Amino acid sequence: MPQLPPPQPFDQDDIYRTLLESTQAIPWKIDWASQRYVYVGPQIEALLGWRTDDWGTVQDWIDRIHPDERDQVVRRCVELSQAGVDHEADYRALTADQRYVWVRETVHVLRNAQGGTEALVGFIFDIHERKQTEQRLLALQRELQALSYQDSLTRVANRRRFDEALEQAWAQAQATQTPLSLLVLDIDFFKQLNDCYGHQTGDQALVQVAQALAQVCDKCNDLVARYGGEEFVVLLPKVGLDIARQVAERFRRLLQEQAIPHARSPFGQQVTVSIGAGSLVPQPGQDCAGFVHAVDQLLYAAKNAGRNRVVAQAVLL
Ligand SMILES: Nc1nc2c(ncn2[C@@H]2O[C@H](COP(=O)(O)OP(=O)(O)OP(=O)(O)O)[C@@H](O)[C@H]2O)c(=O)[nH]1
Repeated sequence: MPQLPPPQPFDQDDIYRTLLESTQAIPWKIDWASQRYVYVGPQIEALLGWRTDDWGTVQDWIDRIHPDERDQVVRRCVELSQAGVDHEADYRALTADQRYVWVRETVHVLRNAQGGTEALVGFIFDIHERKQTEQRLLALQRELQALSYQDSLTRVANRRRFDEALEQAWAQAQATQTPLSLLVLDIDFFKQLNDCYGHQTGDQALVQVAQALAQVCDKCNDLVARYGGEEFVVLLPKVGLDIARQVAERFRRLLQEQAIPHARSPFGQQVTVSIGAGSLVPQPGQDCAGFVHAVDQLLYAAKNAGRNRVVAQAVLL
């Protein structure tokens, strides 16, 4: 039977070093008193391009953190290290060829016999792909949220966005006892416009009306929304009846200037709107659904009075 070779004496340090330097995580050690790197795993070169001897002092680490997160990361790491608390930090690290790569550092604090911080040891992980995926997902999420609040045809806010904005504005106006105004408007004889020119031209007219409305209501607090079909609403927080009426009339004039063709309209063969404009200071116990209903009634009053006009009134609930 062949003899097995006698077991070789092994150096434990060698084993640990081999293990440490063959992992994806990049180990390092900093002496706290001198603030110098006493060890950096050679894998650092593959990740960041810097050689191990490019890591002299803690300042090298600081200088290679992206300026956007540098102060915050350094302050937090120093505080926690001083307090002897293990921690981790994500940041973009500068590469030798001047790019930035997302990394995660996990830091373990080694203490001396007196309990003071003696050294820091830790690992650097490459989290670049994961971070980029996270950021893409976040951007996508924001985009989806914006889309879920937008009317897909006219690009103004949709009914859902309006309902939320109304709730907020209502609560604010109720709490501060400030006025709130609402315009509800509807294109006149829109059915005939569709019948005469076709649905696509009808759609185009809706887009033009929405754009004109957005142009008139350009204050940051105003909200233009498509309420449904050919009906739009404009929410005007902190606006009283006089201003609401002026906004409505300004919009009617702008639409007149734009002269969107409507051969079957008796009003100069162009698109016109009827507008209900209501205003109130919400009182305790009143609710916003009643307000919308009341302003909708003003719109119908404008329709019944002959169309192409504004009916503005203080709303009593
Ligand atoms: N092109 C187009 N038409 C729409 C859209 N939504 C609703 N409509 C049309 O809008 C028309 C609304 O007609 P009505 O409610 O009778 O109102 P109107 O013809 O404007 O009459 P008045 O409001 O009384 O002046 C209907 O023919 C709907 O088909 C849309 O997104 N695109």
